[in-house]
Amino acid sequence: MSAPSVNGPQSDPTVQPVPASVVAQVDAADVTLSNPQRAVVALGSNLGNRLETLQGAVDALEDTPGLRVKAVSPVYETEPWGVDAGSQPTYLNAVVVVKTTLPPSSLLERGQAIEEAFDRVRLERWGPRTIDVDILAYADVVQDDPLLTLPHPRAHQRAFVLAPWHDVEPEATVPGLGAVADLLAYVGTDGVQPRADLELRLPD
Ligand SMILES: Nc1ncnc2c1ncn2[C@@H]1O[C@H](COP(=O)(O)OP(=O)(O)OP(=O)(O)O)[C@@H](O)[C@H]1O
Ligand SMILES: Nc1nc2c(c(=O)[nH]1)N=C(CO)CN2
Repeated sequence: MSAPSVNGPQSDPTVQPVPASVVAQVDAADVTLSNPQRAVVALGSNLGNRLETLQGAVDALEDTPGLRVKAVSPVYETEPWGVDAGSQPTYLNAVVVVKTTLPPSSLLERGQAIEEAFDRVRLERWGPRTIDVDILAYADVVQDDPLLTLPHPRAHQRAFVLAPWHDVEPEATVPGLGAVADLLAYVGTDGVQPRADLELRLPD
């Protein structure tokens, strides 16, 4: 039997103190794990079989451990935003509400993995794409990190996300910016048409 440690485990010279920032991160992750958070995810596609790709992205989100898809919006056909009129095919856009135990950074990584799985290529800013997965909001988090800005820095200017978001959550607010309904009324719905003939399925 080994002799009991005189100074206790703290004195083991091979054990490094854990920085306070790491303790804070682990604590935050623990809180998230036992307390799923609501997040709102925007999907867009203007290349290939757009509807099939959007459905694939919804299914891939639902297949993510620690994530449940709670609501899927109607589908909209939308004029490309931020580029010259007629320079790209029109988009199909939709919004998905999820509950997740993933922290924001992991949700972003999952979205990017889904983009890669659907062969998204990045050639130019706001270029055409098979799929775009953007995080519009995560709980009430407001953060300025360029790797993940929350809420999405351009969500409040884009009818193609505000219209479907408003459909699934009429009372929603964009954290720090106001009601989705008010923002949508302000930007208007030019170039954003509901496609009642198309439907995304909420996974079983
Ligand atoms: N809320 C967010 N959702 C998704 N990506 C974000 C967010 N905030 C910052 N980013 C960062 O933006 C980078 C570029 O994203 P992406 O290529 O999807 O831009 P985009 O869709 O072309 O344009 P936009 O950001 O205007 O929608 C990503 O690598 C990601 O790190
Ligand atoms: N209509 C529409 N326009 C866009 C979209 C989009 O999803 N729909 N996504 C962009 C970059 O995220 C840039 N422009």
